[in-house]
Amino acid sequence: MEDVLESAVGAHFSGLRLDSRRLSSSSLPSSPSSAACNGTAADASSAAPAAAAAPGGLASPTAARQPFVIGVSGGTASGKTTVCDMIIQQLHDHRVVLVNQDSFYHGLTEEQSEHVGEYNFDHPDAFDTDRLLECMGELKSGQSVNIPIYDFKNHRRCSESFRKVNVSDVIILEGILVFHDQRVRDLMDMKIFVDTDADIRLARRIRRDTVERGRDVLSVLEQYGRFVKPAFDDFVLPSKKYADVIIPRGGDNHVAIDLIVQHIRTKLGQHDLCKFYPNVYVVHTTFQIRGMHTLIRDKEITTPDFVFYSDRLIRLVVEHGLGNLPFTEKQVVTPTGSIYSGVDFCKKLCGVSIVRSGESMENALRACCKGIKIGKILIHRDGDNGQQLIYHKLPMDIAERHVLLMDPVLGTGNSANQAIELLIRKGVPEDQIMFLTLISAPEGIHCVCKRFPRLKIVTSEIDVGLNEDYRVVPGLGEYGDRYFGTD
Ligand SMILES: Nc1ncnc2c1ncn2[C@@H]1O[C@H](COP(=O)(O)OP(=O)(O)O)[C@@H](O)[C@H]1O
Ligand SMILES: Nc1ccn([C@@H]2O[C@H](COP(=O)(O)O)[C@@H](O)[C@H]2O)c(=O)n1
Ligand SMILES: [Mg+2]
Repeated sequence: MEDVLESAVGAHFSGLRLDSRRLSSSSLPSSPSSAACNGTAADASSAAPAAAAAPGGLASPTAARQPFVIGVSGGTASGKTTVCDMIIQQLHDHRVVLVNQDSFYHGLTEEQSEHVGEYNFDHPDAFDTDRLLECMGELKSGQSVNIPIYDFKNHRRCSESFRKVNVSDVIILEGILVFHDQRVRDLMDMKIFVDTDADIRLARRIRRDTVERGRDVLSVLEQYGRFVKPAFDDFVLPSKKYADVIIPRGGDNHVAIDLIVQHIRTKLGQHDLCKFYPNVYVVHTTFQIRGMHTLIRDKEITTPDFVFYSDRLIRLVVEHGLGNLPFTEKQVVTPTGSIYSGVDFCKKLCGVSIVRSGESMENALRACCKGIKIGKILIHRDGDNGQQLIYHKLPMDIAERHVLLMDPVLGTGNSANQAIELLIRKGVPEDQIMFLTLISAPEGIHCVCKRFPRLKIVTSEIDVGLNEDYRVVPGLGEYGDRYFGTD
């Protein structure tokens, strides 16, 4: 158990990643929600955002969001590799792999090796760009790839060993000519050019090539004047115009690297649905959170462990929800006699759980909000379209409160909509209702948000979609049965 958690939290640097495939937080399926969501069928399908649907329109549990591809170019020894390593270090909450264009150098033939001083390693033809495109295509489509290993000392690819690169959230493709070929540029979501003074680059290149690449100073200078500098002027510099971001001074430019990392984080944290529904909040993911999801989704997990890790995740969802409630400003005097300018919690608050699985979220809410009132709503599910509200017990003054409505799984959205309708009938304003859930199907979010656009949804993960039986996939099965041990 701990191994799984451990493996999910470790840092994932180039070539050191674990072989796990991300199945959640994925692209949107065009949904069966039109059939599943009472009363909103036509609207639901017409407003579905651009979607990656499995054949037949049903969600495929293997459909995953495409990785974010960053291209990093710049002259030799400009600091490309250094900048990439810094970005990877700072993106420690995400799986990142580095692919070097150098890996795709054509190996020299015997004859070419004999006249290595004549060979232009800085010309676009020196690279096997078709192979690079093939590997990047496979990685982007979710397959792991074997990338060649290039030896700068004998100018050949290692024939036996490869570097296995697994599916990732972010792929960084780095090299002097990664912006040269349009097909390669078209793979990139973001292009960075590392711009470092030519004298500094030459000085660094002499040091690096003599220390790491088995060259002598004279050969480095000869190669630089004959091939490296002309190719920089002819191919590398002209490709700078394709860059979205230019980093002067490379790895010394911490401000630029921070900004780039912030941008990547924003892009990664944004599920496509959040762009359509600004009131949907997905808890910022970390490897801890993914590790816990990995555990509770595992069908082999024991009930106590399921409860333990579900509780941890629920607590995060509840805290996130509370963080989105209105607050008032408040000042207090600290024991040092100083003023602390802070905020006061929203006091008019209550929870409502959708029985039975929603009850699993009550403890977390009680632990966060001392003495909070919690109401209950029971909806009888008779097939997916014949739902009946059969019981409710709510605080008398619920209309004056902000309501945290709790159900760990948002599937079709039918139960949620019934419960929300009841709350609105009881006088709760729509914008004072927040739906807290652990995992959501895009169809459910769509169904609820279309009908109640001012309500907020807080979820820990958005899954791929619903299957033919209207169950969330990958999902976690019958939550209530697993949590209360009745499965
Ligand atoms: N900001 C820096 N200050 C000092 N040395 C640096 C800096 N950035 C890179 N280097 C060194 O310069 C050499 C080339 O850097 P590297 O990142 O490998 O460049 P590139 O990948 O663009 O060829 C390496 O030996 C590296 O350690
Ligand atoms: N066998 C080789 C292959 C390449 N080079 C030089 O490497 C440079 C690219 O790598 P950077 O890390 O500096 O971007 C390129 O300028 C080639 O001249 C080589 O010397 N020998
Ligand atoms: Mg490099």
